[in-house]
Amino acid sequence: MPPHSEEPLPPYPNRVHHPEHFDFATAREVPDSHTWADLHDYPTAAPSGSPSAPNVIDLTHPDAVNLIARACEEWGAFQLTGHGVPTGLLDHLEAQTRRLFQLSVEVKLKAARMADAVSGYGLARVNSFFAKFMWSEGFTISGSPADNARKLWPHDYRQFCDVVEEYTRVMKELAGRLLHAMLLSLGLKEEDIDWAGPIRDLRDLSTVLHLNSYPPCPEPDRAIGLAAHTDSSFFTILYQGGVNGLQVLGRASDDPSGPAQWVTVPPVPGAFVVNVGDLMHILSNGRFRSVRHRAVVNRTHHRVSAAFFCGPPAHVKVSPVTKLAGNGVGRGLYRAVTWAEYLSLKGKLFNRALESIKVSEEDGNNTSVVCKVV
Ligand SMILES: C=C1C[C@]23C[C@@]1(O)CC[C@H]2[C@@]12CCC[C@@](C)(C(=O)O1)[C@H]2[C@@H]3C(=O)O
Ligand SMILES: O=C(O)CCC(=O)C(=O)O
Ligand SMILES: [Fe+2]
Repeated sequence: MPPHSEEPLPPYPNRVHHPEHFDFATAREVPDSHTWADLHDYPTAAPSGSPSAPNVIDLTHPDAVNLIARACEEWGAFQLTGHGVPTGLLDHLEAQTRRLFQLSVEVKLKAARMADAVSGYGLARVNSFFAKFMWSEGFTISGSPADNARKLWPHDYRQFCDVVEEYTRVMKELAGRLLHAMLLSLGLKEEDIDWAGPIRDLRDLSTVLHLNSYPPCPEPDRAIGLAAHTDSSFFTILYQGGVNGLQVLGRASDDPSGPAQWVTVPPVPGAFVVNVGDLMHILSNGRFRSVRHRAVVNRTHHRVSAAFFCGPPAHVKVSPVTKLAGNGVGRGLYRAVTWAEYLSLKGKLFNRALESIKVSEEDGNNTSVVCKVV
């Protein structure tokens, strides 16, 4: 199946929207339906305190490959500059994202994500695993944005589509470069990278764009924008605009066996945050960690973000790279999966999905050069 066709990936179970009567704009307090009791599972590091946040890495830096390796091992995340994506395009995407979420709920629900679909408006899929609602809304775009955009703006959907299409084109290019850099940073050589053909096929990554909206919240300590999770992708390239909210679970660099803490990733103008996802965790045999992260809300600012999920082409199975399995661990720790298979598991098991594909020592050789075509 071509990587860009509509809905190549399976959906999670869907809870499409908040209770009918709930309206973020008029809420003066956080209702019980949105109150989270367990937000302090780990301490939250003071923004200026230890541990410091994931590094900012310039992709054009001569040592970028090594810097990426260290960041993916230590944090499973880094901030990226020198990526070449024009600031104007980021501004346009942010403006279109705000325009979308400012529509009334009635209009947005015209493009509601259907139970069997990936694309459309609704709650973050992870919501189906929790009893409480998150303080956010989302809009997912897999393939062409036109059908859903037409439902939102019947006479003026082109401006949204033009921006999203240009953003997707530019980000796919960047995703290919990033994947190449990550494979090199894992110590693989060009000739090890047998990616269903020559390395230029890396541009065929499957991608999904997911827009998040976190309205201002009257009691930010009682609500969560997006609950703690790891992404399923190889990696996610997140644009978080200028408003604080993203936190990653990390440990101080000078005390790697110390306690885990929620660490704020402060917005850096023009930078992306790159999060290692579960499929890269599998590919690297656990050397690059898929990072647990969450989004918190604030009292005054409407925060939006755009997460660009990058995974393998639909027909490719990801398994630990032989060369890396031999290195330290001694064997491949995970069985091979396609992105679609993995998303189905995540939709059933959520945070236990990665654990569920762990193989025991007796299970034999489950490694491949990089990825297998099935
Ligand atoms: C490709 C995808 C990754 C994602 C599920 C999805 O089909 C589209 C939305 C993605 C997202 C965004 C918010 C967090 C997340 C866990 C979720 O609930 O929906 C991720 C999913 C993921 O990475 O598994
Ligand atoms: O908005 C954010 O900072 C995080 C978004 C995110 O984690 C996601 O969309 O998967
Ligand atoms: Fe995420």
